[in-house]
Amino acid sequence: MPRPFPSSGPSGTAPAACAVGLTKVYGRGETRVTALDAVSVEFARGRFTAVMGPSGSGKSTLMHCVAGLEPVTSGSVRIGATELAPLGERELTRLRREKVGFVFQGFNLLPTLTAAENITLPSLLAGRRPDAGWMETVVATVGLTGRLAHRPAELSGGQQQRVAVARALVSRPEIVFADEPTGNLDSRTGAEILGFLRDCVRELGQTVVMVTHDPVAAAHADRVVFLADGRVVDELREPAAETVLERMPRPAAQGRTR
Ligand SMILES: Nc1ncnc2c1ncn2[C@@H]1O[C@H](COP(=O)(O)OP(=O)(O)OP(=O)(O)O)[C@@H](O)[C@H]1O
Repeated sequence: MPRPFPSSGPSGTAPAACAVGLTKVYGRGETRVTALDAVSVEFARGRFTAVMGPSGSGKSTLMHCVAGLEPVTSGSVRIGATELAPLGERELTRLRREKVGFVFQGFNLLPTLTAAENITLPSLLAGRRPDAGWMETVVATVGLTGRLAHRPAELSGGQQQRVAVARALVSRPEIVFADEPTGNLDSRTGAEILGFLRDCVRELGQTVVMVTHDPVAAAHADRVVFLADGRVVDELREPAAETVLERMPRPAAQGRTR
């Protein structure tokens, strides 16, 4: 049985996910890399958080560890009230299916399925039929009404990413992780997708954590967490793109193989 953490506040205010003293080391000896070095971070419920930092600073590793996709070396991670460390592979898979949504740079849609089928597939695999009313709300929020019978090849990149966003949201996950969701889109379409993600947070109360290199993308978030060298080094609330750019940690001169 997953062991619940004590709540960090009154009911409903516990973060959607958090890491405490999270360390992730890859390799050993000469090739040992400390990708995350005792990171403690909370992702507040119903908020849009961007994670930024130079290439190699640990952004993807943080996302993968908090989403339960990668085992951690030390420290703890929880999603909602569930601590991940004691969970076996099966329990982790179930937790991810039930509590986590993912949006990737490359959309990751199944080409032979329609938009509607792509959106509902993860829920059906988890043995649940998505609530029809909720599906309608999500589809309307991301502006896909009228496109549900199309296959990915019949949709633009932006529309495909909207399908991916709807797929991530339809199971009402505790948290949605978006890894460079606008990386493959032109800036106008990217801005649209970021607007939809923001609407999902504002209007549907969804929690979203987005990894990005782009200060303009990060400015759509409520908060930006900056990583450098595997550590959280700064954060900004209500960010503007110029401030994000100013505060961005500079790339380290050297790697941190140790
Ligand atoms: N599977 C792995 N095996 C070994 N080292 C890894 C692995 N994954 C990541 N690393 C190393 O961990 C460090 C952090 O990588 P990570 O991909 O988390 O950074 P990032 O901030 O997401 O980078 P980018 O912006 O370039 O995607 C880097 O030094 C990287 O080389």
